[in-house]
Amino acid sequence: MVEALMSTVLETRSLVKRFGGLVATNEVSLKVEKGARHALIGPNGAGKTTLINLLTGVLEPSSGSIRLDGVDITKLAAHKRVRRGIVRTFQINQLFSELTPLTSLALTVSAQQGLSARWWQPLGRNGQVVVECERLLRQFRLDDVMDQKVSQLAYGKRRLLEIATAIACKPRVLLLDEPVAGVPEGERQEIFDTIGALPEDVSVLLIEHDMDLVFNYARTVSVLVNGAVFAEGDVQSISRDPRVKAVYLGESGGAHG
Ligand SMILES: Nc1ncnc2c1ncn2[C@@H]1O[C@H](COP(=O)(O)OP(=O)(O)OP(=O)(O)O)[C@@H](O)[C@H]1O
Repeated sequence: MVEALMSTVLETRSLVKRFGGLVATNEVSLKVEKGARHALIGPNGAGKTTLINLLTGVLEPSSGSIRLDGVDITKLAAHKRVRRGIVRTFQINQLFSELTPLTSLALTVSAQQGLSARWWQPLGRNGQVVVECERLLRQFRLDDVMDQKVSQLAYGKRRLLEIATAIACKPRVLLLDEPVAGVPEGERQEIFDTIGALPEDVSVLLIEHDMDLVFNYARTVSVLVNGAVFAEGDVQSISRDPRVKAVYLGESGGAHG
């Protein structure tokens, strides 16, 4: 029992979020285990984004609680949650379009290493920052475009930079928000591969409509419908569950947004 408790990194208990009369999150109790590859799926409007906003502290729940390593963080400010290790992928519109992947990552890595006050110093000045940036650029296949402006990067590369930026924050729990949404077919494999190679000790909660990615990557799947957890289990049982097929997967394999 104690062991089971200790292996849970992030947990919600009876989490509720109401927008006026609408219950967007309905008594959600979810456990993200250490090293999880956990997918959150559900039809459009099921409440996935709302749940992520509750986990990251962008929204305050109407009731219920959120725990990180057993500590109640329900009232903790968003930036403090990032410092404690809950990081979501940065959205493309949060990347600086005039910067390059190298400078974007250097800023994040400098901040992470407590050097943001010296951001104006030449990038090469701090060896640790350089080494970490090189590692991230390689890991996320951005080394060949590291000097191009973000605004000129292929869409898939920008998505890789979002994930690299999140990893630069050294997350314990990474919330991956639709990493392949809008990415052209030919650029998807690179993202699948890099996500597949994320460090095992980072617990991942993946919100995704792309069932290829969900069923190839996730080990655990939670299905949200109308704000509530409708089904939960390992990837095999969820992919075969006739109720899940009926509400979400459908005959053609997806009610994708
Ligand atoms: N700020 C808000 N004010 C009022 N209603 C909201 C707000 N945010 C979300 N909702 C409503 O809450 C419900 C859940 O929305 P949410 O965006 O969380 O779903 P989702 O599963 O992320 O959908 P999608 O897959 O389309 O992104 C929807 O009915 C939505 O209209």
